[in-house]
Amino acid sequence: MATRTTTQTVATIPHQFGNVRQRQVYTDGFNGRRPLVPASSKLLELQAKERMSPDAWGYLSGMDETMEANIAAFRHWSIVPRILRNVAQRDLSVQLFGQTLPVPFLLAPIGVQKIVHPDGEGAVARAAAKLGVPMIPSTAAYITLEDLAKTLGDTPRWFQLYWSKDPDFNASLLRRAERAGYTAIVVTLDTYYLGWRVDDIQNAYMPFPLYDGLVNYLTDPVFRRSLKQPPEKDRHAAIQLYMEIFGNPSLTWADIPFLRQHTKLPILLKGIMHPDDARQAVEAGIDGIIVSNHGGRQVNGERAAIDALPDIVEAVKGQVPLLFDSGIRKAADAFKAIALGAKAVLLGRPYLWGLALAGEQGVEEVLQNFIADLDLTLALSGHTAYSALDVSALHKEPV
Ligand SMILES: Cc1cc2nc3c(=O)[nH]c(=O)nc-3n(C[C@H](O)[C@H](O)[C@H](O)COP(=O)(O)O)c2cc1C
Ligand SMILES: CC(C)CC(=O)C(=O)O
Repeated sequence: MATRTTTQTVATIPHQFGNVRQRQVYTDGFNGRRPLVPASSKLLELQAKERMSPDAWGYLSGMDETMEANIAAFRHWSIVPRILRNVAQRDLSVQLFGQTLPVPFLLAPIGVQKIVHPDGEGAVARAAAKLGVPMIPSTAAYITLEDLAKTLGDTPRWFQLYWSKDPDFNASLLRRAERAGYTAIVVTLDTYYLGWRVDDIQNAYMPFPLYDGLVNYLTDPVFRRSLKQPPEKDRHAAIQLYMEIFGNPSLTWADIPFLRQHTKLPILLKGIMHPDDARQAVEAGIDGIIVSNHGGRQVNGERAAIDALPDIVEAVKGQVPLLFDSGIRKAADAFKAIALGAKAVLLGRPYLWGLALAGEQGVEEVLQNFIADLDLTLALSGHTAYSALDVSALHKEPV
């Protein structure tokens, strides 16, 4: 079997990637066909909305105010290009936890992906593997973390943990992730409960008790032992148990050592928005922080995530790597987050829109477009490496 490393696909040609992509579009019309998905994120979103069921679309939505703030706040910063700096060779890679990621982004954990396309996470993992783009599968996936690991092959993968009320089950998930070759654990801490999601309430829609969306739970030996009957015999009881243990609102900083006791992998906390929490995470020995407001899905009126980033950069003082998500729609957004101090960003809804429109190929095209845009944005701003960007590449606009 041919071996494919992440570098063969993307990182060996980063200095050409954008131009290769553009040439394909302008001259070959993508090898004789038009793009499957729009390159414009606005159009992509609109077309995906038309394709999805109203229930799925409602579920993908979040709190209007926070979602809008996430997008609008990128305008608080603008890129100031430099000239005559020899940008002919460029490097999109970043180093994180001793690993080289070929591109400065990962696929954000997004649960229940089959609600937008029957191939769900499988299609996303295949597209990610084809391009070597790192993926963070969610605990709430339709495909087991082990099967997704197989699909991802040698593509970097981190596992997102929903920290449940059952410590033995949490420990079991961490063990399984280590065994399946995940190289970091992302612990999401802004979702003890689902937020007040008015579209879901209006649609009377709740996707995640869907039985097969609980596969990481249903296949887990600890979870199964807690049931009187196997889930195959009593689905209802399995769903009930899942609902009971899913979120753990009693967690405090005193619980953090539990994670360390149960995994040797780097641990990142996702959902940090306050500099004091960031400081506390560093004190608690956490390895990384993901600044995120969950894509504006949890608290309406919440601060825009990109506005929170500089305060957290200041608080953390480079002691641990910061990552960022919530509102990344195009390369310029990623560029700004990285220039402000994030090592890398997480791409969220846009890849799901690609999935909704054209399955695996739709995701692949969204990712290719994003990479090409990243490369060109870097070059045309007068820089050669995302890893070397700093805030001097930006201008703060008066608000
Ligand atoms: C439909 C949907 C499901 C999500 N599921 C998860 C999840 O299972 N775990 C998690 O940590 N975050 C989850 N998120 C949040 C994403 O990881 C990420 O923080 C968010 O999508 C970023 O915002 P953006 O998509 O607007 O850029 C989900 C987001 C969406 C839109
Ligand atoms: C399965 C859900 C808990 C996924 C999630 O994080 C979300 O809907 O925001």
